[in-house]
Amino acid sequence: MIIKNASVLNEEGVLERKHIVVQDGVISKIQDAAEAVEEAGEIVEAEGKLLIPGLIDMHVHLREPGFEHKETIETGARSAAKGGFTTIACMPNTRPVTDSAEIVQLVKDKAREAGLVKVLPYAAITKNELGRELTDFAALKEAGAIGFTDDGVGVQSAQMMKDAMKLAKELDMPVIAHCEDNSLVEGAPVAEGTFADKHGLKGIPNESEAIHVGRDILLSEATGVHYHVCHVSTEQSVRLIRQAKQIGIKVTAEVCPHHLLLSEEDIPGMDANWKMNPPLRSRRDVEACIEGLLDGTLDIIVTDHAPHSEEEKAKGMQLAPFGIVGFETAFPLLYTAFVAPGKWDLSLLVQRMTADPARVFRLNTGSLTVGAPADLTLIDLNEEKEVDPATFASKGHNTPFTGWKLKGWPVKTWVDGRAVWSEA
Ligand SMILES: NC(=O)N[C@@H](CC(=O)O)C(=O)O
Ligand SMILES: [Zn+2]
Ligand SMILES: [Zn+2]
Repeated sequence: MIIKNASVLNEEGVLERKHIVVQDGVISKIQDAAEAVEEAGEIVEAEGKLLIPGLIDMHVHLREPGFEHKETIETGARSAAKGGFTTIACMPNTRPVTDSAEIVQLVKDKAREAGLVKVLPYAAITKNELGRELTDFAALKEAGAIGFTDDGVGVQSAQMMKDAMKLAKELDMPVIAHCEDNSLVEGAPVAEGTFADKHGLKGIPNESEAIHVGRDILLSEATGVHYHVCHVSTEQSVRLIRQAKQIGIKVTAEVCPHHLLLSEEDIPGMDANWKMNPPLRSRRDVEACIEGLLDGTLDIIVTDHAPHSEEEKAKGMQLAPFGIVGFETAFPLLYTAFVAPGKWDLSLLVQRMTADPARVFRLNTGSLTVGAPADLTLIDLNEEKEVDPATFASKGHNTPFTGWKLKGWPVKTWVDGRAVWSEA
């Protein structure tokens, strides 16, 4: 296959016109558009479109096994492909929880059957994510888990977390943490702030997140493990991670599009499509997350794609489950909000969604170079479209971004040189 006349970012972050030749699932040649190409095999005309490495999302919920009414591995993988993602890492808070080699294998089998994007499974830190007993890390690694996390809940016991980190370190595996101290949250549906006050709701304080970040940084220092912080949403967490990095502690971190774009003041009313964990925080927290992403304190962007059914989300702000979908809006949202108006370089956005996750998790993808797997995404930077959940490939329609007018929509996605999604 030859992708002709694509706009490709060079090492200086400048766009150049290139022909990309793909052979046996690998990028075999990158030619200057001025050079003549051998017109053999399939030709894809990409004139005027941006070609980037396939996006990588290291924090997603595919819901299978157990919650197939919310999403399946197949529908989730298709939603990812439509959003321009070629590699995704799925969280273990399924039913049963991914706390055994058998479930890790099941996830891998279902992903292979779906035959869409690359799906990397995480395994739980504790059995059933109950925080009581560690899982069998060696067996889970052997089965193909890429890291350990109890995402969905925080590991409440510091001793449990320390034991987990020691074991993970021995196995050269990362620990990925959902940071939340339950004693500081107790049933609050939104962050502390103007929205909670106005509606008489209990608020989630920033410390409930940052206290775990601080604790775990100290435990990472003590054990030497690679510690990765999930969905950072507070100014305090960013500060702690920045300081830890400065003194050489092996900590990395991720941030979600919604925490870069929305604050609690933006919540329009008692609509659970605005309810997620961590919650939307203050404008100050949003600014701190943006700054953290720009200076590299926050290494990568993830969606935390968390589909729920319409019935579940209709239960209202207090009772509905936390979570919003993310695959199909992530790139256009960030492109439109930050790159199009000139606030961020295009190369920064692309790097935080491709090369950086590949670096942090040591993945063999995420770069547009000869010899790399042909995991590729073609993007139309010009056409403006409204976010319409009815068009989502995901079973989940729970998004706060309905009606937003965006540019930067993926139009075609390849995994190992195979087209896995193509706009009509
Ligand atoms: N982020 C969310 O709001 N929800 C996630 C759990 C999680 O990521 O903590 C879910 O599984 O629904
Ligand atoms: Zn989480
Ligand atoms: Zn999550």
